[in-house]
Amino acid sequence: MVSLLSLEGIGKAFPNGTVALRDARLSVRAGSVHGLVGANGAGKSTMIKVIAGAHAPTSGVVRWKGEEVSWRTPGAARRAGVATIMQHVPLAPTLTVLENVFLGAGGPWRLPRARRAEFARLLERVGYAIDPDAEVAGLAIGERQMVAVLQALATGAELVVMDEPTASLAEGERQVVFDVVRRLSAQGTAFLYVSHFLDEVLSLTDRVTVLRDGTVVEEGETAGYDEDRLVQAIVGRDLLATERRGAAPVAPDGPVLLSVRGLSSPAGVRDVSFEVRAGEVIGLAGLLGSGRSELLHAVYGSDTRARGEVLAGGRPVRRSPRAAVAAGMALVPEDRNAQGLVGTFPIWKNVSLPDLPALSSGRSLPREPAETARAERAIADLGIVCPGPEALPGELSGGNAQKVVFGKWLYGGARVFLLDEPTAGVDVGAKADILELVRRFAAGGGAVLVVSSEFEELLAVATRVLVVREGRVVAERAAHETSEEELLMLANGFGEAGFGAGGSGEGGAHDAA
Ligand SMILES: Nc1ncnc2c1ncn2[C@@H]1O[C@H](COP(=O)(O)OP(=O)(O)OP(=O)(O)O)[C@@H](O)[C@H]1O
Repeated sequence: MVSLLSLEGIGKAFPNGTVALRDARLSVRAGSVHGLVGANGAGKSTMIKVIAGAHAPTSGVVRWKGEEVSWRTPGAARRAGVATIMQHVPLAPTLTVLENVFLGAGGPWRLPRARRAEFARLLERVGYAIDPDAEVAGLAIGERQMVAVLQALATGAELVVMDEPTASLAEGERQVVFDVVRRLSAQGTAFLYVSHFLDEVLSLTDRVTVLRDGTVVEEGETAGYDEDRLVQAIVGRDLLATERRGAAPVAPDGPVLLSVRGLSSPAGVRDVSFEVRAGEVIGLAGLLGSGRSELLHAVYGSDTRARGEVLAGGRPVRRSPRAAVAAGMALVPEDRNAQGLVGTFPIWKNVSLPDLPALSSGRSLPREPAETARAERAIADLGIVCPGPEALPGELSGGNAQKVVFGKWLYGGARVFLLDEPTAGVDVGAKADILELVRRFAAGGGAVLVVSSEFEELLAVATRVLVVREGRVVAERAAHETSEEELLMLANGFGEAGFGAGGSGEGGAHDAA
């Protein structure tokens, strides 16, 4: 059977000497859903960029329907029938859904009436509804993802490449993406599906390719894999289920390190009160738009409009990030691309950025050896794949850049950690490492407040979970006494009264100070 797309002996070396792909192969059949998995830095994005015409391979052959091709631009790949949906969907925010979908499509769709008719046909094909005249800026992330899918289809794509399409989506939105992939593949569109969510890869794909250190280590029918085998292929060793999930820790009775009293903000936080003790990890469970990230920013003081009290170690903290840092708090934001790293600084400088005073002796300039040592520790602890502390963020894979941001805060003097989606975009091995570091940080006397869309992860790392809905804490559970299902129900607004009254044994919905 001729493959729709095949890569043979593909190599890719970057100017800095990094070899991202060596002798890599891939074969995607027409109408199939093909999974591509691998650890952070394994070469997935590089492979996608070669397919999309964004990177020229250093060696090897790309074939499209059996013919050798050399797409030198993304436009060339698109015209041939390959549409690539990258993680940070580059839609035009000020244009409408309709305008975005036909952006660059040309042909008969230049005429408004033909466009609307075609748009209706596309919606029917994917089984989805969206207002064509809505401005893209006002859409939720999941809806934008769908606009990108429609855009791909409007170009007549026979192969749609999706790079972590569900990374920032809530459960319901994920289902929409899965449904569309299933439906379109049944109609003959092929997909190359890249994800760190192995359950998605297992349930959605027909075949799977595993990349490790730039080489394909396995390729086969997905049906022949289970999660353990896939994890082993990805990380190259057995990663025990307990390592991945951890044992649910028990609530400690250390001193209160963080108190939040009556916190509200126009950003969507409403009268929230709770306390975090030394040794505790508190999970904030909520759906996208529930106000969970806004709550972290209100606690940290980066949302200056917030009202209410935040106390660190019993002392009130002024409402500013600077005051929060001085009080021993650190926030690792979700949007690490925008807020995380300085592109022109090497890793070592980025890692020590928040904490320069501690690393400098007296008034002299920061001492480089101490900084380099810290970066080397971060690289080792977090398994950051890079040439060394001198590497620039732009030379790292997405997941490894995330780990650098995490490392930035981990080795400072913070006692209270506010983490927003700490493992988004990182691979299974690194996820286990990061969760273990969070547990260790708490065991060492720190306090942690963590937001994650993956409730399983919250249960693995948290002592208690607060369920956030419409800006309020609507329920509280001891982690070992609840389940993903219950948290999902509570986050969706079901059973608040029924569960809240006596389910956890800790009583009531709030842990008011
Ligand atoms: N522009 C670049 N210059 C130098 N090295 C690069 C560049 N882009 C990527 N690399 C390196 O190539 C290797 C593969 O990176 P790639 O982004 O393909 O990994 P990935 O599998 O997509 O990882 P992730 O899961 O973290 O997104 C990494 O070692 C990375 O540091």
